[in-house]
Amino acid sequence: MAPSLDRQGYWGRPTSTLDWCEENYVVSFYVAEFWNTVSNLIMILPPICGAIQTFRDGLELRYICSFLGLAAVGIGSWCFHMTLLYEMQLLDELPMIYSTCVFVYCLYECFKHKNSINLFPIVLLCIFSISVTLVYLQWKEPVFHQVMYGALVACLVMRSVFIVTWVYPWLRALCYTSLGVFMLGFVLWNIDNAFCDSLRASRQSLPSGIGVVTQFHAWWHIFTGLGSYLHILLSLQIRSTYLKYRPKVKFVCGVWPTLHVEPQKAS
Ligand SMILES: CCCCCCCC/C=C\CCCCCCCC(=O)N[C@@H](CO)[C@H](O)/C=C/CCCCCCCCCCCCC
Ligand SMILES: [Ca+2]
Ligand SMILES: [Zn+2]
Repeated sequence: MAPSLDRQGYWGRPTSTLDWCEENYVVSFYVAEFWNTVSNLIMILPPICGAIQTFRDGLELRYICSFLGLAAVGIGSWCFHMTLLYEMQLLDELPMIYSTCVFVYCLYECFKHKNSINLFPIVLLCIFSISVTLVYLQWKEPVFHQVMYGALVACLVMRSVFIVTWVYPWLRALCYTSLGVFMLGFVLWNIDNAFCDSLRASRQSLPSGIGVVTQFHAWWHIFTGLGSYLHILLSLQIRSTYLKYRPKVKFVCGVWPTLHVEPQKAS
């Protein structure tokens, strides 16, 4: 995975345990992996708007935290790919675990009454997050992080599929779109890792405008960012349907999905 003949740039020699396939410091002296950096915007801007909308609608704090958690992953990932510094890598990878724990809590507690807080899953998820953090700080093995993250995603997939199969079948399209988009990102992430040498060679021969399309780690950000955003919308829709808020999906500019409910009065 680690590329060999890379240029040096503003942030010095990479100290991260991972260095992705995109050639370092090619587009800018100040940004190590330019396309891997800017592709994080999809994980930053729409979730911030989602958090504002959720706040305005008076919906539960856990959904505002979900959107902000996704934005935090995007900001951490921006800092990591811009610098390739180990501390920034942690700022990318650890929030992936924390925000997915928030998603898990939302989805497993979606059929409880309004504003109820269940301490047992919160304590369990905190113990999980703290344990993963402590182990990963000691044992700097990226595969450990990937397996822990994958296990959390698997919990989300199983729970979503259960809900749309047995409780709200009309939400199947949203569930499988979110899952499909996320998995497409995962396929591209694997291609980027497995075929890095060929991708790099192909970029030498392709015009730069086309070569950028082969930056599959950047595509992974775009697809998992969109898949995760859709997953939060699904979770919000399940919750607000259960609470009888009559949620509606609206498309901003006819393309970008957002969820609206009648603003709820504080109670
Ligand atoms: C029903 C759909 C489920 C959607 C799940 C949503 C969970 C989203 C949570 C957080 C958003 C994270 C978005 C990805 C950010 C990526 C940032 C990044 O690139 N980080 C790397 C460093 O740059 C980091 O090292 C990458 C780690 C990749 C881990 C890959 C593990 C893949 C796990 C997929 C497992 C699928 C399991 C399916 C089982 C049925
Ligand atoms: Ca690189
Ligand atoms: Zn990344």
